[in-house]
Amino acid sequence: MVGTANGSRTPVTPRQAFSIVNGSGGAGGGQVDPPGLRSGPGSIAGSDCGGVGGGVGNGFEFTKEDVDALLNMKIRTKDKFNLKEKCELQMEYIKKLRMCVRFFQEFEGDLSLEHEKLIKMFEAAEKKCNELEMLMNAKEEELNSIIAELQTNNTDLQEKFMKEEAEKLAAVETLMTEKDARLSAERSQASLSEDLEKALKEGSSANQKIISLNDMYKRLQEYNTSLQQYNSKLQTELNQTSETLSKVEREKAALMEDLSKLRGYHDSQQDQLASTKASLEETTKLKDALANEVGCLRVDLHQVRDDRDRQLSLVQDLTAEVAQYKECTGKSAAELGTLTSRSIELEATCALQTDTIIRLQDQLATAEKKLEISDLSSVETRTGYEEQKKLNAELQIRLAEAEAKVIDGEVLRKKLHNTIQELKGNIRVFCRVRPLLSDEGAESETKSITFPTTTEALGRGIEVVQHGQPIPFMFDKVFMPQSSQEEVFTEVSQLVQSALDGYKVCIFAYGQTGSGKTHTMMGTPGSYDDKGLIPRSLEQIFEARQKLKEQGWKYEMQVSMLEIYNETIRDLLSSNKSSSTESSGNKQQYAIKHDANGNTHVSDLTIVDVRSSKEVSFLLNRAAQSRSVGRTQMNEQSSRSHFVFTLRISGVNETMEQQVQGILNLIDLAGSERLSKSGSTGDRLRETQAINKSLSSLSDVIFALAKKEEHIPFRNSKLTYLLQPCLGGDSKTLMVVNVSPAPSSVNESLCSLRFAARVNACEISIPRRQTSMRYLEPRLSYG
Ligand SMILES: Nc1ncnc2c1ncn2[C@@H]1O[C@H](COP(=O)(O)OP(=O)(O)OP(=O)(O)O)[C@@H](O)[C@H]1O
Repeated sequence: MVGTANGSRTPVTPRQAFSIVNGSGGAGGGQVDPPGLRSGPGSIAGSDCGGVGGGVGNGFEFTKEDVDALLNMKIRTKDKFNLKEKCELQMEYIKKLRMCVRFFQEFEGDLSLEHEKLIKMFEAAEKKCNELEMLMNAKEEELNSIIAELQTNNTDLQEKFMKEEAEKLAAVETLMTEKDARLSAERSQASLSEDLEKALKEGSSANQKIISLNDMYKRLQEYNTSLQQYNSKLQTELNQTSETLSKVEREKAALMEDLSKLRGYHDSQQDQLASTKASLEETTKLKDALANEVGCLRVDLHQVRDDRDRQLSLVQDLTAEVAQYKECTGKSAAELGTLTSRSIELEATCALQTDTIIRLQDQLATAEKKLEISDLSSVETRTGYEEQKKLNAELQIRLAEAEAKVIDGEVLRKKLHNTIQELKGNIRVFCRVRPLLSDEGAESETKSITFPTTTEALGRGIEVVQHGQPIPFMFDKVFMPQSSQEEVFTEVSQLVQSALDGYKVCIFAYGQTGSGKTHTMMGTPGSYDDKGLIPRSLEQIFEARQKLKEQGWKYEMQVSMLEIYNETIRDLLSSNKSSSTESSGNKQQYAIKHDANGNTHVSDLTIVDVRSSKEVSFLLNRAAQSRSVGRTQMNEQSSRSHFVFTLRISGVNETMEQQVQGILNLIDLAGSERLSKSGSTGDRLRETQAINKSLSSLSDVIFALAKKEEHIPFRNSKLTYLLQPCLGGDSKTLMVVNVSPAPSSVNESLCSLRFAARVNACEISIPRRQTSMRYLEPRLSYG
């Protein structure tokens, strides 16, 4: 059955149309009942596309199934032979087919309309689509860039993510470990809780302890404050002691003055004492002579007295005899006469003797008076002598005290000197300006070197005047042109002395050619006052050795002398005249080696045992004759090599069971000079170049030390390698920078002083004394 359209123009697509036609229920037998055909619902009519249903005027709609059913439909009649019925049915069928065809024709028209519409719509849509595509492209590009950005963001984020992941993993691990830790912490917390309980218990006991400790702390604080007070007291005492020390220093100076005065007084007193002793001796002699005389007189007197007594007894006898004769009157007158004359004789003798006695008594009295006077003068002289003796003893005591104080002061000074040297820890630098030489006299109108007179710079400052501008320098000591050799030596004598105490000492003279290095180190040969540091040092050492002998020290000394000429070592004490590394052709000869103790050895170098300064002087003269000396424009007698004098000192004190090993290196460096100024050519030029090379190596070493560089180029020259222990080691080193006052040498003087200033700022290690308990190596090291 075909349903009718309700007239509404509901748009329907063929599909829709087909779908709404249900093939439900077949037509009953014997009827033209196109299976599935039914009237379309009103819903198929009308659409945005123009409405297919609208175009189908018959009001029927056919779906595919309807068409199929219509086409497959078989016309059956109840009566096969009822043609009319059959014809009717076929007519109806045809009608339906026609309806169907019409429907599809209308539908097709609708469809083509719709197709056009759709084409238009499609074109519009395509246009829109193109626009949209362009937009989309733009959007795509935008999106691509966003995507790229996002991708980078993504990679960043991925990286971050990875990182985060790694962190997360790490955090997870940490978490796990923390968990473990937490677990263990919980476990430990549990045990800690137990411990806590215990600790609480202990705490209470500890609290008690704390209380007691607090008490103790308070007491300790009190003790501490008392200690602090004591400390501040000690500090003030220390300050006082320092003041006392400086006072003692001042007193020492005063004492030294007193001592010298006392020495003078003592000498005069000694003279007086000697004269008093002489006069006392004379008086004693006179007294003895007088006593002898008195003794003789006494003997004479005694004799005379005896004679007188004898004569008196004789007189008495004779008087008695005379009385007997007078009684006996019978005796002859002659006998009487003789008796009388005898008696007169005897009386005369007696009177004579009485006179003699009186005279003798007078003489005795005067002699006794003389003796008394002489006794008195003798007593006076004796008391004078005693007083003198007493005064002398007092003076001796005072002298001994003063000397002890001086010795103490000396010990203290030595100690302070060493302490200062150790604290300073650097190479000390003295500067010496030589006087203008006679041939430089014309240049003296303009002064190129001046000496500041401010308190701070007095004796330590020097100024080089260049283009009218003074350039100041400060050193440990500055010697002016008029300074004597003795003054220079006085300043270095302590340093020399410390070689005997077991230190390594190195003194070297540096300066331009003709600035006075050799004069400073060696002095003028044959002149006593102009002796240089080397002979003076040796004299002092041998004198001190003699004094130290009294304290039980026995010293052995060994000397070696070498020169470094054109980077070649020459043994100046060798009997072989051509002894040098170069001439011998033996590379092993005069090889410099340092051992683990910082001692230097030069192989095959002649080492001579010496016992007196005279022996050393002899060796020095021998060495001087072997030295390489030449004439340059700057100096008549210029040292063309570095001269190294070494004295090895080995001391043993049996009683103190001590031994010391000191080294004294005294070095006269070759002159630094500019090639242009030296006027060198040929061999001299080669010498000058070698000298300059080794001196520049020396400055390289010093600068490297000053900068505290890791590598110090000691091996760059023989000189620096030889001096390694003095420059970088633990020796006491002094550099004397010699300067010429000639205005033509201003530039050289500036160079030397600048170098010296750098040296002065260069810190080396603290000097170390080489002492030990016995016994020594038989041969000592070089330095
Ligand atoms: N302090 C001084 N007093 C007097 N004369 C001096 C003084 N210093 C140096 N002279 C004299 O100056 C001259 C040069 O001195 P000296 O030979 O010592 O110099 P130098 O620096 O050793 O030279 P070179 O490096 O060429 O060997 C000598 O004639 C010396 O006598």
